[in-house]
Amino acid sequence: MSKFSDYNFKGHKALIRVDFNVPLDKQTLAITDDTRIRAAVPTIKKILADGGSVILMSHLGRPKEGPEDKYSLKHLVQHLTEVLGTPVLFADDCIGQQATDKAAALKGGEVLLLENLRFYKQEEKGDEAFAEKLSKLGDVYVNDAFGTAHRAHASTAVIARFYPAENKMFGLLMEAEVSSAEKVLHQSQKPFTAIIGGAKVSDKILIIENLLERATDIIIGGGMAYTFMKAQGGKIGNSLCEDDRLETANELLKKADAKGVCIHLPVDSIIADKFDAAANSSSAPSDNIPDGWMGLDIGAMAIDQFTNVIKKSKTILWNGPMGVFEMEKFQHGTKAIATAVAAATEAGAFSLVGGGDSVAAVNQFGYTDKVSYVSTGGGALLEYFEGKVLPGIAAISEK
Ligand SMILES: Nc1ncnc2c1ncn2[C@@H]1O[C@H](COP(=O)(O)OP(=O)(O)O)[C@@H](O)[C@H]1O
Ligand SMILES: O=C(OP(=O)(O)O)[C@H](O)COP(=O)(O)O
Repeated sequence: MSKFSDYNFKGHKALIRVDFNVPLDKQTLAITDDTRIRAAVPTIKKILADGGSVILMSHLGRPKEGPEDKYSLKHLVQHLTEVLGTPVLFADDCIGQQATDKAAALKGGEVLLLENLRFYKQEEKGDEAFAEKLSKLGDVYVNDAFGTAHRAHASTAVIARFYPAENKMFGLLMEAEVSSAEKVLHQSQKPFTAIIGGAKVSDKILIIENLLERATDIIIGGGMAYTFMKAQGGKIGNSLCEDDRLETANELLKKADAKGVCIHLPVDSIIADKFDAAANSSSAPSDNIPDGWMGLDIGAMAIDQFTNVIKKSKTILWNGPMGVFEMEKFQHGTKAIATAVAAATEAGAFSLVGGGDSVAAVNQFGYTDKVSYVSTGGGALLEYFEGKVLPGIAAISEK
């Protein structure tokens, strides 16, 4: 592999895998947090400044089958144009004739954004033929998608096979993220508290097990909490739950107990009668939520409970909001936890917050400068902490 900053891109077409999986407003499809876009700008600008051209490829959301307007990357074009200060061309397919022609016609200093890679099921399957088609679009491959580096997909891992060692490399964001994660991995002081929330329950519940090796306390909030509540015999109404992970949750609680790691589940929740900003809301014990209601935020007692743990921590790793912070009624828990993390940081703790939505929340509440490090990776960061070489990293660095 080559080193990005030493490479002269003049005359080259760089195909960059970025993670532009940014949160969008469900109604207007406007970008609600552009951290991941801004984070990729230094890499793009260096290539353009050298006189190279840039082809950007990313996924957005988790489309189920084929193209869906709400997951189209065309919604990012205008904002990306503004952020880069240069026009961004768009190909409404990531492979095929139009993408090929537009990529071929690019001149030095020009930028092309491809349509969502996940409109093809071959992307997530890591299909070789699909990866090869993508690889034909650029003569240099740059992986700058730290947030997706834990996925062994066609554009993040398999594609690297189609480039000689000297023409594949990590971008500046990937380099910076890895070096920050390394710092935490080797310098984490105890007590080490991991705060896990959000909605990607089946993905992240498996990662929690590995955190048992490192953390002294694990706080579980957000949509993640209810699978644990149900596993312990609690009533969770219509709350988010992965029924095929109930056993995993129970085993995890047992393993934590055996290792002396404290798992903190929210004692109470703010509940709603529907998943809607205008829903009726109330509070209830998290293990006794009435039928027809769902837990959409942690409650007041849980905030106190979690704040006390955070206060005594020296290292804090946070991924996943404590509630549906996009809706005003259910943002209080996430805001309170952000406040607690900021206070612990001010008192000397090292805090690392990662993940598309977690970073959006921290930005929204004005705490970005009050935590030690903000990462564009959520699941990727957690898997990095497992000590694994992430597929997106291995594909470039290993021969
Ligand atoms: N109790 C809950 N029920 C349903 N969704 C939730 C709940 N708590 C948080 N969420 C949702 O989780 C999403 C973020 O989850 P996730 O993608 O795992 O985080 P990140 O992007 O930070 O890694 C947010 O959109 C938020 O609304
Ligand atoms: O948003 C992402 O991860 P995150 O929710 O852990 O921050 C990445 O873009 C990966 O997306 P994926 O979890 O659909 O593969």
